[in-house]
Amino acid sequence: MEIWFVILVSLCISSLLTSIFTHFRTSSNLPPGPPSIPIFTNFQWLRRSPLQIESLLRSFVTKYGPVVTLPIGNHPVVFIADRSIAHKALFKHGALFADRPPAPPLSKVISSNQYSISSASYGPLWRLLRRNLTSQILHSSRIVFYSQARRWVLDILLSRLQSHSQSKIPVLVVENFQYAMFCLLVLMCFGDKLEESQIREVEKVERELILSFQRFNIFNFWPKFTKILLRKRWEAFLQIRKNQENVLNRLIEERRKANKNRANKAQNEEKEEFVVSYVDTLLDLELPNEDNRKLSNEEIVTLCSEFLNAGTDTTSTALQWIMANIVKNSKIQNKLLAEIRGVMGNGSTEDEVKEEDLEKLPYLKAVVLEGLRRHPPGHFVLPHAVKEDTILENYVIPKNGTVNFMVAEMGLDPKVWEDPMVFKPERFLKGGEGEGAVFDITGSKEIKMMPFGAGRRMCPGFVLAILHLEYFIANLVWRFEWKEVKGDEVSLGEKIEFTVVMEKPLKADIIPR
Ligand code: HEM
Repeated sequence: MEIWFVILVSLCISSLLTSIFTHFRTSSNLPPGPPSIPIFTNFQWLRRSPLQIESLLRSFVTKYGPVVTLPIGNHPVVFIADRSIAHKALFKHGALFADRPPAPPLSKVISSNQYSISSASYGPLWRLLRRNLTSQILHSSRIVFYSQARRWVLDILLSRLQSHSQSKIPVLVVENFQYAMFCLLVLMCFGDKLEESQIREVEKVERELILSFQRFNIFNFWPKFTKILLRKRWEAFLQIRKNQENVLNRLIEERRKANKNRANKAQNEEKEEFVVSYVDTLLDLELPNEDNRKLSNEEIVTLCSEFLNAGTDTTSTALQWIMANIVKNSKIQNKLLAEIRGVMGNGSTEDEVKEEDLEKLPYLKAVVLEGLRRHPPGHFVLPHAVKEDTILENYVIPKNGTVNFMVAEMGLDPKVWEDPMVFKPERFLKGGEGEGAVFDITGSKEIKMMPFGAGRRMCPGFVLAILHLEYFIANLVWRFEWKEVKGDEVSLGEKIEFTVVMEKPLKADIIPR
């Protein structure tokens, strides 16, 4: 008998026994869920997209209650649909629920074995990496340093839209939004204004990686077996990661060299204006728990890639959803424009709504929050895990499983939100159920919606993301009139990519004001 066949059969049997053993060991006190056949059902669930899982989960929640277990892949996944149970898990038992599961094979490769903020286990490494990002880049005193970059990217976006509007062809906006967000985050990450071709190159390798996940998902199930069986596909995945490393490594090395040259400049030589970039902070970072070693290039690639992906697709998706609602509802657009005019002055010929003006625009903030409530870019958070079996609502949350939260459902809860499906920014104004003074997006007192997650693992980029959304929306409405295309109206259907995007990408007629 061929040796490879013997290996394959042994791997199958051992994986089969592990799955059956895991199934029976953990099934007794788990939160309820639909009946399952070990292995077969696990595999079936793995093949479903998050949107399919979400739609089935809604019916399970009605049938089994707000905490449901599904056997997805090798482990049980517990889903929490209820806002107050989510609050209990993420705040009252915050430290217990702040862990991440061990990385499955795909994530292991792209996270350099969990050396990224989003994948690191809840512990000293996570704390170090997260503190570095929040204090060096995302702190409000640092965010202001990048206002020039925002202005630069706004000009790029506006001039692209301007040329579309001149051609009188309806503009397909998402491409432009994605590119604008990419420029901005690449600049914050690598520091210098790069050529369009370089930015495109980074965008290409990053998008290739995140969009390929569904295709390679199979390797998260019985990896020892699937990696042998689908060897070519596994190699294709490794090649995609290699392409990403090649492109990002080049930029990292250029920045390292530029920093050295800058440091070597004579004291009396005039120094050019310098803004710290994310990669600078990573090049300086030392790991105290690993003999103060520096991060390897591969780990820096991972962290830069996390920064780019976390901040671009999420924000450009939210931007598209919000603009879609603005295009669809001319009343909302007019109200927003009137508010901006009130701040800029009637008849103002100013070409930019400045960042310092944003805080005088409560309706703009309400539009952004309503967009994040009604169309959160992620309908779930990243998988959480508990370090030990933990009791929640009399159920066991198993340490060998993962926990997730139904973000989109929470934002549509009719107990909090009146007419939850309707896009109504007024609900975030005085007297509304999400009124600014009492509404807290961090959910620390009460979770009403959680587009950025909540608790210790909450998105550290939420202040930056809201700033980007407010700044770009204010300027897009200030500079252009947005109109639905006759015969090609806005449709709010969803589909899954890296985030939940518009099934039919937004098209609009835009007219310079
Ligand atoms: C509209 C834009 C954004 C949305 C909707 C969003 C949403 C989220 C969500 C839902 C999580 C997972 C929370 C959890 O697992 O409990 C997350 C995590 C994260 N986000 Fe964001 N995000 C956005 C923008 C950004 C930006 C601009 C950055 C940084 C530049 C960023 C960096 C991160 C990081 C590093 C994590 C991992 C946090 C951890 O595990 O400790 N995000 N984000």
